Amino acid sequence: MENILEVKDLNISFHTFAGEIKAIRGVNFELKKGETLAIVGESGSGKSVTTKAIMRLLPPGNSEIKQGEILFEGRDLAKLTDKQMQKIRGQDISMIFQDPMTSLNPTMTVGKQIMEPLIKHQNMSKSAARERVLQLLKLVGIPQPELRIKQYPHQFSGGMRQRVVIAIALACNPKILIADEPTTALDVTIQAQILELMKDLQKKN
Ligand SMILES: Nc1ncnc2c1ncn2[C@@H]1O[C@H](COP(=O)(O)OP(=O)(O)OP(=O)(O)O)[C@@H](O)[C@H]1O
Repeated sequence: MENILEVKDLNISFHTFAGEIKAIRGVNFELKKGETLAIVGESGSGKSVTTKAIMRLLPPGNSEIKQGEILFEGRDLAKLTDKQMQKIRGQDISMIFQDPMTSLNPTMTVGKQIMEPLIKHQNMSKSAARERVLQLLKLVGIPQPELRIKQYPHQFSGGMRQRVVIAIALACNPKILIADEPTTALDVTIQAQILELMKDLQKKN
């Protein structure tokens, strides 16, 4: 199977008042199409920094990729311009973070938030995007999508909110979905449901 992502000898530093922090030193891994890859390590070992580097979401002011390559379908993401990267983010590679409360915009309806990437990246009309949103809400197991689409994040439970975050991440059919501890903010039974959902979605998509 072909590699969709290859990280080669990645080295990342942060420049702080206390000097240079070498957060990542010589990270190597590859991901094949259809594969699930788990990155495991103790707190502070650099898991989040690695995944943020792939998405180019590290703080621009004080972080630096010192060495290495992040090859997505053979292209080095570390070398793309911000504009080129914006096209890849959300469309080819998307990411889910720990806390669904801070990932969602509290002032916007859930429907509008899932619609946004569809209108922005895929030039969908409003009505086509609405259809796709209903489909996505069903896919991630949210009942009564016609009602839910008009509601705000605070009207959802924690687990339901993370399902919405997953729906947004999947909206444009990304080739890679990065999840950085997607269940940490949820209680144990809901954690199991979300992991089960992700396994199921991976098989289907
Ligand atoms: N913006 C930053 N400025 C300076 N140092 C940073 C910054 N972000 C992360 N670091 C440092 O980089 C190292 C790796 O952090 P990272 O968040 O990737 O760890 P992690 O493996 O994801 O840990 P956890 O499991 O606790 O989330 C840590 O030493 C951290 O202090």
